[in-house]
Amino acid sequence: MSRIAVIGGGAWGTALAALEARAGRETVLYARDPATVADITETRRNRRYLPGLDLPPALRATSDLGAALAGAAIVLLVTPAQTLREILPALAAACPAEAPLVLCAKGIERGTGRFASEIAAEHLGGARIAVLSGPSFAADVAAGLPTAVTLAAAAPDAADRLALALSTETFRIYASTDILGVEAGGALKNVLAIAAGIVAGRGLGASAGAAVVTRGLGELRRLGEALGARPETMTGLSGLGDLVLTCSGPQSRNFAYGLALGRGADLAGLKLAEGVFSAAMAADLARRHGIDAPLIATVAAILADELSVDEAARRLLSRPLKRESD
Ligand SMILES: NC(=O)C1=CN([C@@H]2O[C@H](COP(=O)(O)OP(=O)(O)OC[C@H]3O[C@@H](n4cnc5c(N)ncnc54)[C@H](O)[C@@H]3O)[C@@H](O)[C@H]2O)C=CC1
Ligand SMILES: O=C(CO)COP(=O)(O)O
Repeated sequence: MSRIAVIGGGAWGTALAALEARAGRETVLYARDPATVADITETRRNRRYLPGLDLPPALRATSDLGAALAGAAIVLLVTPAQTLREILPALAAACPAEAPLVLCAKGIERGTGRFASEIAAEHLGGARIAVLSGPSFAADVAAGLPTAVTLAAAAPDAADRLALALSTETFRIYASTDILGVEAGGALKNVLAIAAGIVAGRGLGASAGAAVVTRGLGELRRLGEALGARPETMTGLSGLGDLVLTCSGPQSRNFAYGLALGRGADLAGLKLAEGVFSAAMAADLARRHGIDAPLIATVAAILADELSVDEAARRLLSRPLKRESD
């Protein structure tokens, strides 16, 4: 039987590991924190990162990276985007030579503006790299609720094989070869979800929320395509699909972050919101590619404390009128 190694014991890693173990696939979850491993092993729960959800008895957890990777046929890397450069050297050294690496983080590296596949390619051959993204809250997936996502790899056969190997009765994976498109959608929607949360938190109304999603899709599409993404990817599950989900309410941590910002509430103690780390890089990529992305630029400016929420709204509304297609 082929073993799946899931690297990262947070909400998403635990949900994916639980899903695969429940589908009868031998699965081992690596969590850096021994307390998380002890919790999973002793209580069949991950109370810190995925509270309230029972994990299958067959799921094994370890804080030994080498042991998790030994004999793995497929490796899922599920730590946050900003940790990839730190974890990849050790992972590449211990990863079985033929095992594909499926990147599951949604973000852009601070400082370099790189996506996960670009960082991973510095350590592993590009042929082994795949990305998984799309509308999928960890709690939904762990609870066995129906979910559809996209998995991209450079070779169509590799993408098809991985989609088949990881899909379950409730988790439906569509194969793609547009790695950068899938990554761009996942990273940019997080920034736009912060904008949607700000709108809700400031009480600007459901109409403004719909405008953010729609004009945000335009930014996601224009910037994604400028980076090399295919148009259909940007309007697929990992683009439009995940934008809609993440802008839909406070179950999204990025939306919840924006909500707190819009309310002027305390931001300390909020859960991981990848868009906070990606916003400045997304704005920078847009500038460098000559793409008009006012929402992304505004989120970046608010997060950098360069602009208040009220001033941001005033400036967005007072821009010169334009054609909808521009
Ligand atoms: N939670 C969700 O619903 C979904 C999350 N994602 C993406 O998955 C990625 C991970 O998110 P979550 O698991 O939700 O975050 P989380 O905050 O729940 O967990 C992050 C985990 O990474 C671990 N970690 C951090 N640095 C590490 C390092 N250097 N080495 C090993 N482990 C390290 C932490 O200990 C923690 O277990 C993010 O990029 C997120 O955008 C994608 C789809 C759904
Ligand atoms: O990526 C996600 C759903 O597809 C999770 O979004 P948040 O990180 O905003 O909770």
